[in-house]
This record gives sequence, C-alpha cells and structure tokens, in this order.
Amino acid sequence: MITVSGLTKRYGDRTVVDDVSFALEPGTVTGFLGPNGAGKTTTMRMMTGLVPVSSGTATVGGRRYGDLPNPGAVVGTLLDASAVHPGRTGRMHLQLLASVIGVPDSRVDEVLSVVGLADAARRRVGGYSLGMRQRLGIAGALLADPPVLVFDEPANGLDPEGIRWMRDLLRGHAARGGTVLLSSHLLGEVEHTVDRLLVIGGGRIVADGSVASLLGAEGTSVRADDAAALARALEAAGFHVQHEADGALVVPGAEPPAVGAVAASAGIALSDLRPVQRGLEDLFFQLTTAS
Ligand SMILES: Nc1ncnc2c1ncn2[C@@H]1O[C@H](COP(=O)(O)OP(=O)(O)OP(=O)(O)O)[C@@H](O)[C@H]1O
Repeated sequence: MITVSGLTKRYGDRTVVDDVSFALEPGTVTGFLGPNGAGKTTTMRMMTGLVPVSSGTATVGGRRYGDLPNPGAVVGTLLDASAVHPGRTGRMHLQLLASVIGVPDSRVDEVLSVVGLADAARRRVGGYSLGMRQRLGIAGALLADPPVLVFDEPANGLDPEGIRWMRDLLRGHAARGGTVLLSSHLLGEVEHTVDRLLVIGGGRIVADGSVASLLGAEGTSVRADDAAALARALEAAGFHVQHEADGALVVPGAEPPAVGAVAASAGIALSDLRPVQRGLEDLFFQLTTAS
C-alpha cells in the first residue's frame, strides 16, 4: 500500500533523512521509532507532500501523495496537532476539514464521539488541553475513514487511558485491513500496539522487524520469598544469577519456563516470573556500536 524508496532530505549540507526505504502492508501497525531528531517527522512529512523530497519517492497504492485526487480520503494524517486555529470550536474545525475532503457534515459528529470529544465540540480549541488537541487531530484524520493512517507522536499529551484508547483504535483499524504508521521516541508507548518496528537513527533505518525479534527476551526476572534458596537452586542448575537491589533475581540468557522448572523441582514458590526485555536505549546502543 505504501512504498518508500530511497527517501532523502538534505538541508544545506546536512542530510537529515538518508536513503530511507520501507513498504507498509495493509492489516499492520508499524511503529516508526527513534530518538529526538532522528528524522521521523521529516520522513512522514515527505511521504505526505508537506516537505519536498531531496531524492527518492513515496507512493500510496502506486501514486505519489500529491497525485492522489483526494489525498485526505486515502491517508489520514496527524502531523501537527497544534496547527489548529485557537478561536474555532472543535466542531467548526472538523466541519471545515470535512468540506475540503468532501465528507458529509454528519460524519463530524461521528468522529467527535469516536475520539471522546462530543461534549467539548462547541468549545474553542484554544481552551483544549494537549490531549484534547491530539484527539481533535485524530478525529480529523479519521473523517474520511481512510485506509491509511500516518500519525506522528500520537501519544503526545495522552494519559495512560488515552494511550490505551489509541492502541485499540489503531489495532482496530489494522484489523479491518487498514495500514498504520505511527512514530514515537518512546518504545513503551508503542511496543504493545505495533506488529513491526522500523527504527531510525541519524536519518537512516537501523533496524526493521517485529518487537520480539528486535527486543527479544534477554533473560528472566524472578522473585521468591526465599530468594537465597532460589539463587542456590539456579546456580546448582548451571545458571548465572544476578541479585537486583529490589530483591529480584535476574537470570541472563534463560527463558522463564526454564527458571520456573528449576524452582518447581526445588520446591520453591515464586511470586513473580517474567522475561527481561532490552529497552530502546540498549537497542540503539547495540545498533550504533555494531555499525
Ligand atoms: N526546516 C528545517 N531546516 C533545517 N533542519 C531541519 C528542518 N526540519 C528538521 N530539521 C532537522 O532534521 C533533523 C530531523 O528532524 P525530525 O523532526 O524529522 O526528527 P524527529 O525524529 O521527528 O524528532 P522529534 O522526535 O524530535 O520530533 C533534526 O536534526 C532537525 O533539526
């Protein structure tokens, strides 16, 4: 559905997006992950014609965004949620957008209730919180019920309940066959939402794969009332054991079932058993030091 090929952006002699290529499939949510300044926004803006490319192409269903007869009906974007006239009400803002993309007025009330802004629809946007502005931006993106959603940092300003709501919205969109790209600089915001991670650093794609394959379990964290006995049993079984300051034991390189089996055969009750995942910072460190 979306194909990005050799996308490059230079500002003067600085290359801020460098030969970025990827394809996004319908029915999937892809997380575009990278630290501040990595090039996520610039890539998404080039994909949607907001920033001219230096070289490369981005197509949606085989056509460049600017060549689509009604791009807003095909790609719903959340690229700058603060760019809304503060004097307009949320409803007026969406009515204007609806008229531009040829969506009936009745759809405005539908999307307002989808994003939970029905009660605030007649208030001026200038008085909205950051989270409400994000929701309004998402409402605008959903107006035409487009097959593709491109959201830049949609979790900005949302509380944990809002982030869960957005996760359900995006997963639901993909489950109906939609294509979703969302960016974040925080792995925790997207790791339970996405099927795939595209990791960008310094303008280049540095990793592309499933959350599990990129961040895969590093080991197991385990707790027991009798941590000392558990540590002895694990060491006797040949595992290396690290003692954490909070009382947990970490067993590098071990899967939780293997640790659970050692505890069971030693008759030790566990109060916690979970895989330890690498964080995004560790992933970046590994990717950048390896290259
Ligand atoms: N108009 C511009 N002129 C010059 N440099 C720019 C311009 N827009 C962006 N940049 C630079 O391009 C780089 C990538 O910025 P971009 O906003 O795409 O990163 P990002 O990954 O979205 O980061 P963030 O998470 O902070 O939004 C940054 O170093 C930024 O300073």
